[in-house]
Amino acid sequence: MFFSRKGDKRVQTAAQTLADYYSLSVEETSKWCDIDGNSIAITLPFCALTQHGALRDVLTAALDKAGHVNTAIAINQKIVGAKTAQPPVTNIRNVVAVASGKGGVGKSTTSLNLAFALMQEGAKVGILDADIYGPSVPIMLGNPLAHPSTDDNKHMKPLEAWGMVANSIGYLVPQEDAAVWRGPMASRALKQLLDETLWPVLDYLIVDMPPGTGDIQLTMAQQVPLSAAVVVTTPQDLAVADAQKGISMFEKVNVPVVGLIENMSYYQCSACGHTDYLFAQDGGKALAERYNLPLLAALPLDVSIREQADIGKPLVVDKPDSPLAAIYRDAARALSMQMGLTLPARENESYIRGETIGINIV
Ligand SMILES: Nc1ncnc2c1ncn2[C@@H]1O[C@H](COP(=O)(O)OP(=O)(O)OP(=O)(O)O)[C@@H](O)[C@H]1O
Repeated sequence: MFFSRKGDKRVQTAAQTLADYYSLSVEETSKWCDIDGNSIAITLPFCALTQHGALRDVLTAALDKAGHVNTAIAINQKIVGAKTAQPPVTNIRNVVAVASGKGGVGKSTTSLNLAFALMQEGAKVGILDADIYGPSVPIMLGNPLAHPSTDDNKHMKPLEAWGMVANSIGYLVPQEDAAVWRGPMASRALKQLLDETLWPVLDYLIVDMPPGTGDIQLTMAQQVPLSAAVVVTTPQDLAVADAQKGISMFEKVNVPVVGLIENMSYYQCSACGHTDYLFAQDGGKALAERYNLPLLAALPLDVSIREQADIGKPLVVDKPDSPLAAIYRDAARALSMQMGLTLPARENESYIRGETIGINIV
C-alpha cells in the first residue's frame, strides 16, 4: 500500500532529480513519485524501459547525496488512454495513426520499426495496416501468405509476428482488389479491421495509414478514435509540402499531431564516412519548427533498414543493439512521453476487457 507523502524529503529529491533528467517541472514529476516505507515508488506516464537502469543510478546518486542512503527505488510505467471524440476500441488505450502526405517516404517501414521500438520500451503494442493501396506490413513482418483465423465467423484473431499482434488488409483480400476501392469501402474496411479483430490489451495500436491527404484519408481519420497522429516525411520540398497537408488534415478532424519523423534525412557512405543529403537537408526539421511540433527522429537512408524490411524482420527486431535501432527507440520514448504529458486522459478504463475477448500478450 502506498502513502502519498509529497512533503517527504526523499520524494522531493526524487521529483527534482526526475525534473532535471527530463527537463520538466517539479510539479509534473512529483505526480509520479510516492513512498512506501523506505522505498520510493516512481510511476512514469510513458514507456522508457531501456532507461530505467540509468534513471535508477541517477536517482540513487541524488538520494545518497541528500543523505538518504539505502533508499529502495521501484520504477514502473503506466500508459493511460487519451480522450477521443469517438468511443474507444475494446482493449486499446491509444490508436495512433502514422501518416504521410507523399507516397514512398518510408511510412510503413517507420510504422513497424516504431511499433517494435515502443514494445522494447515496455509498451504493449499492435499494428494495423490500413494502407489499401499497398499493404506492405505482411511482407515486412515475414508472413505475407497468412490469414487471420476466426472461431465465430464474426471476429478475427490477429496474426502474431516477432511478439507483435497485427492485422492488415493485405491478409484479407488480394492487393489488386483493395487498390480500386473507393472512399466508403476503404474506410469501412479500416473500421472493420479495428472493431472485428480480437485485440489483446494494448497501450498503442499503430495504424499505418494510406499515403495522401484526400477524402479517403480524411474519412478514415474521422471514423477512428485516434488518440494522436505522427507524420512521416523526407526532407525534400515536395514531401514536406504534402506532410504539411497531412498536419492540416488531422487538425481539421481534431486529432493532435504529436510529432514528425524525418526519414531518409541523410546518407552516410559506409566506405569513406562522407555524409550526403540526397533529398535535401532539414526539411522535416523546419516543418517541425514551423508547427512547433517535436521532431521525434531523423533517420538516415540506410541499406540495412531496407534489407530488413525486405526479409520480413524489421531492423529494430533483428538488430536491437544497432545505433539505428537506438534512434527508433529514442523516437518511441519521445512519442510516448509527448502523448503521456500533453494529451488529456480518459476518465475510466471500462473498455479494457482483458483476456475475456482474446489472447493476451506480455
Ligand atoms: N530509412 C530508410 N533507409 C533505406 N530504405 C528505406 C528507409 N525507409 C524506407 N525505406 C525503403 O523505401 C521503400 C519505401 O518504404 P515504405 O514502403 O515504408 O514507404 P511508404 O511511405 O509506406 O510507401 P507507400 O506510400 O507505398 O505506402 C521500401 O523499399 C523501404 O524498404
